[in-house]
Amino acid sequence: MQMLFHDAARLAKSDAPVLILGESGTGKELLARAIHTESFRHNRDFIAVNCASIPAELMESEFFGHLKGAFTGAHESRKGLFQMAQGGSLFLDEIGEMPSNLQAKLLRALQEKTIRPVGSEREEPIDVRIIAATHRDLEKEILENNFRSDLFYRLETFSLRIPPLRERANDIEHLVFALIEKHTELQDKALAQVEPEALNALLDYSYPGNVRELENAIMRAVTLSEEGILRHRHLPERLRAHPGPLTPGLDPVDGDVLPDTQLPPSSCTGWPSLQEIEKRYIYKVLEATGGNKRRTAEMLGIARRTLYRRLEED
Ligand SMILES: Nc1ncnc2c1ncn2[C@@H]1O[C@H](COP(=O)(O)OP(=O)(O)OP(=O)(O)O)[C@@H](O)[C@H]1O
Repeated sequence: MQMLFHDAARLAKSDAPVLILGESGTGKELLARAIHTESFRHNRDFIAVNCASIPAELMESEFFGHLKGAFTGAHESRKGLFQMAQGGSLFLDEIGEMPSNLQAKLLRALQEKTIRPVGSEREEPIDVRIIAATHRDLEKEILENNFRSDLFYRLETFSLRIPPLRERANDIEHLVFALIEKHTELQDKALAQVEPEALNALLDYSYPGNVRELENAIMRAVTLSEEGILRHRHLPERLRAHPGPLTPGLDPVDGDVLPDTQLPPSSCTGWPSLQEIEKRYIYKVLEATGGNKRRTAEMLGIARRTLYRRLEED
């Protein structure tokens, strides 16, 4: 992700078209907005459009505008998205859904920097940066004749791929805390603690819906939270089915370190190992700090990296 941000920051300063690839909910639109904000066009408009949401027969006029009387029902001349984004950036989400004839017109607009509104004889100059995105494998779409290779090669020179959340497990924790902060602020709630089981369930889940799914889960949990505590039961059911690295019976709330019949015996004596006791203690402190790992590490007198390692050990 750091490499991705590094490349994105450099691309933002150029004016080349950008193609953002990634599964749904990975943050493609967020990245597109960030590229626009970092570009010299930041004072002009960022217009976002989902190509999948425009009926094929209306697309040309939506993109390039039309003149009065260009077709039945065109009672007035109308600007298209390109004219609206003039001087700024046009974000074409789900570009893989664009019909082939429009792909050809888009390529032409990119190359010639002109467009022709429907019903017009005249080319109009445009100054718009295109940022396109798709969750589709465009190379596969080319083989199936659904996507034009010439447009693909024009766009993919500067492409950025956002990995799915399940491939960047380390990001989940940062996102969890950032999104909790965002939604407690939005909902004007004070949250003092995150139950360790809740945190573990949040960290353990695979998020097929990526950051969008994580954000929705957190928004819901913050809404349901009471007395400043975000509990495991506030999470959606599919996340609760993933209890995380805490095994049932290894109860971090229980400070008792004597043998626990519920605990799977770690050795033939039935006594928990020192490692297990240490882990219980870590979870207790983690709970006391409301899941804050920086403070937990400080309280335990260990480096944050050591804490992460201990938590990963199972
Ligand atoms: N790194 C991040 N930090 C905080 N929030 C994020 C991050 N990435 C994505 N999000 C949030 O996740 C949600 C989905 O992001 P976004 O709409 O950018 O995804 P997308 O890849 O464009 O999705 P789709 O392909 O379905 O249009 C948004 O609410 C966004 O704010």
